Amino acid sequence: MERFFITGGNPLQGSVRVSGSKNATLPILAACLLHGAPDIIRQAPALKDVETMCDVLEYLGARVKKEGDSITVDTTHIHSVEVGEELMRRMRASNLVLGPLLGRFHRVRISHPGGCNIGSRPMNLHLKGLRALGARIEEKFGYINVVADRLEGAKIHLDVPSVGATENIMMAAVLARGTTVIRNAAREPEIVDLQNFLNRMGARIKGAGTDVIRIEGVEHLESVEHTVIPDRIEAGTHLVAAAITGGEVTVTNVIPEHLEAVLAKLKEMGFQVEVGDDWIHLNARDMRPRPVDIKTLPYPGFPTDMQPQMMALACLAEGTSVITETIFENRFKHVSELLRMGADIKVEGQAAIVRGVKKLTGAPVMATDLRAGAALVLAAFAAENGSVIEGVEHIDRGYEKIEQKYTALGARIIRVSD
Ligand SMILES: CC(=O)N[C@H]1[C@@H](OP(=O)(O)OP(=O)(O)OC[C@H]2O[C@@H](n3ccc(=O)[nH]c3=O)[C@H](O)[C@@H]2O)O[C@H](CO)[C@@H](O)[C@@H]1O
Ligand SMILES: C=C(OP(=O)(O)O)C(=O)O
Repeated sequence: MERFFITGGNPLQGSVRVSGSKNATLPILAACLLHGAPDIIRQAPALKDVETMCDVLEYLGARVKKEGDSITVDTTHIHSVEVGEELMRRMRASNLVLGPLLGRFHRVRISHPGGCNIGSRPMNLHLKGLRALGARIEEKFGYINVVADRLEGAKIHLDVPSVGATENIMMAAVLARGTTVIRNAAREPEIVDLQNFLNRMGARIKGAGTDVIRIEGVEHLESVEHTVIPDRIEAGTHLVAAAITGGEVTVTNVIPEHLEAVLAKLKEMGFQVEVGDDWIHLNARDMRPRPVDIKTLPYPGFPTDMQPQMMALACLAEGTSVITETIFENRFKHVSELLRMGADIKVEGQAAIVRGVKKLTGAPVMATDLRAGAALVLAAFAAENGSVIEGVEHIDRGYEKIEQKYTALGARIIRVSD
């Protein structure tokens, strides 16, 4: 078991480079299954989740080779279309093999991913979309079996703009006959990156980034090389790290447009934010943040994946903030841990009422999920005294070289293994 020992109190300063996006890399790796040929994915982050997706691909028969931050995936010899419970439990996003395996082999069987620490996370919209394309689906003994004699383009309306459902349907529709139209599609930048990857392969997709995506089926896909977009959530987390410690940090390798909702809130809190073509600078010296109200929403709204980090920051604001979580019903698990560090937070249904305190104090705390863990790391950087954070394996799912990056900015963080 691993823990972080963090001694707070240092304002972070300097420059930090953001890695490739986890949530763009995962569907793109899965999309390699659509054809039997090698693809090269560049700027892939070295993360636990990316390793897990590579394990899934290898389990199915793909050959995966990592060199630096490039991953070559050769899907010529796929010998299984089934992903079992162990790989599914390790990472929910393993469900992204549904669309591509169905598209290429017309059948796929996965263990039901079930819920996770942040919510129940059903699969109904993924399955509704695949059914509309002509698949027959049976859910039995904890498995989802999907088969199709052939896939035909269809018009699909998503009840809510699910990222994963949009991606699975896009991938399944690429090789279907005719045209598929997804309405109320998710608009996240990672979906645009997936569209760009698939189109480079020879797919014919338009509209990603809007709520209507149109996919014209094709018969053949080519090998490609693709560089994934930078991770907007990692970038946002570093900006909050600067903000919460009263520091001054430049975050590089970012697409600032992807962070508009986050930057708007940081500016509302009074931080000086300067934006360049591919960098963002935040100055938090000699100030106490103003409180802020935040409501998580699908993109371009405020991202749920930044909610815990912003809550940690709001704990130190001069006044009361209201943070409303509308995407996942159980994404307030960091609250009890922040309370242990001296925060003043009350949860009422979907809302957390955060009364700002002057200081946080270090404590032993538990990361229950990825972004809850990130929030605790940030709170520990700002706190007086030392903190011990358990559950580091959750944090490793989404932050590459986290202790190296923060040590370089002046944080005192060490990883200790039992
Ligand atoms: C690997 C990846 O990209 N993960 C991201 C993706 O997760 P993921 O793709 O799982 O999230 P979704 O966009 O699907 O979930 C959004 C909402 O839709 C609901 N829903 C989803 C599918 C479905 O079939 N039925 C249904 O009701 C979910 O319960 C949730 O309330 O988007 C989330 C929302 O931005 C992010 O927090 C995750 O980091
Ligand atoms: C919720 C997240 O990821 P996943 O969908 O993989 O659980 C996240 O990245 O914050």
